[in-house]
Amino acid sequence: MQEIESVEGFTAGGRRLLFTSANRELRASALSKPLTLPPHGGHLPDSLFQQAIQNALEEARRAGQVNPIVMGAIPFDPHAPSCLYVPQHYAWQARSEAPSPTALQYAPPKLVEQRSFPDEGGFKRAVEQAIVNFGFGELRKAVLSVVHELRFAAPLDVERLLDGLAAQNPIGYRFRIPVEDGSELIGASPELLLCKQAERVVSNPLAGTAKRQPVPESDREAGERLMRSTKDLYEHRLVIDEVVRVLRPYCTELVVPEHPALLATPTLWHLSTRIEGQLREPTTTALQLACQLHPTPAVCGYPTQDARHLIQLIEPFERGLFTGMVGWSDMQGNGEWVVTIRCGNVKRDVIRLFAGAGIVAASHPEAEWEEVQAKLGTMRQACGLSVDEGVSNATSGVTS
Ligand SMILES: C=C(O[C@@H]1C=C(C(=O)O)C=C[C@H]1O)C(=O)O
Repeated sequence: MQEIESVEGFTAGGRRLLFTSANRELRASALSKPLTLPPHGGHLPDSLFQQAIQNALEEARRAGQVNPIVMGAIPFDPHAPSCLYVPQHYAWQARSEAPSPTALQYAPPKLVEQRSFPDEGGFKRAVEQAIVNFGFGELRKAVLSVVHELRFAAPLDVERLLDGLAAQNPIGYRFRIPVEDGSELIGASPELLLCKQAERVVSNPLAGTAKRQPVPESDREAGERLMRSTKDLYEHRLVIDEVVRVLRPYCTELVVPEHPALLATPTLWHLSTRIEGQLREPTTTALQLACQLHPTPAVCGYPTQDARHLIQLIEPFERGLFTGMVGWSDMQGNGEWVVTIRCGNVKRDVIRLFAGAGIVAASHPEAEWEEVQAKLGTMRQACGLSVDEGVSNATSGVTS
């Protein structure tokens, strides 16, 4: 059983952390700086990374915590800094069903500037470049992304942005993680990388996307089209095969549905496969398994190393925590880690939103750009903006 600590304390100062899962939410506060060791080698129990976390947890236990946890974010690049905390105070609560009445009333400050990097032309060229690469060598899929930066006339209220995300997207895994540079990572991810409780593990990769439609009938048709789309089914299959390949040796039993299901977020349809397993060795921890899976072809590509190389060559920015993982683990090795997508990094009056799309040989640059814009919609809406009023030029002035 997960420890329930007093709710007092986490409101008493320090940095605030939040992670919500299916029916409960974890709130925490950390007074110390984050652990920033890169996650390289994190799938091995004796790696520097895992040892540093174990030491921090042990220290917290010696300081009097009954079941300390580690909570935070791990970057896309295994050599980039992590942002993990062993919070002094944390509490599990039932997930609040109804959005707070103030959530819908938040009118963020006036938007003064927005820019996309790369811009529409740059992104489409990158997609074309990726497609050319599929003609040579082993590469089958690469995920390419954009940063969309919004600057407002006054600082944003992070608590209200999170309320907005909850109101608009009640089923997502919501999170708030303070980052060392004074910014905060916030978002509502639909994708479970790995959850472990005792000897049971679950992973629920998503890949293959279509935009939801305002009219119910065309919305249903969009979902059905996605379920039949050869291109999306292929993109999805690459992810599932890889997740199964990684998990299989750890499990005595692995249940993998033959066909994907449809998963709906308020703005998107996704192809989704829920994979469930029984661990051979229950002492294998959630964080080790998550590090072993990360990055899946859902956010990197296939094969992983080739895709990573292409991303480094043609994606013009460092992803940082975007497309990494965010979540928590306890000292028993239980935990829950989700893919860090549908997210943004907020610092005072600026928020940088991130979104990417899986590119395969059958991709079309125009459709991939639209998919990325639709994915940005989750966070744009939380910022009080419309879903698809993106920017097509490198920089634009006020549009709303
Ligand atoms: C990379 C993102 O999403 C990932 C890519 C998807 C796709 O290409 O269809 C779907 C879900 C996610 O695994 C994102 O939302 O930024």
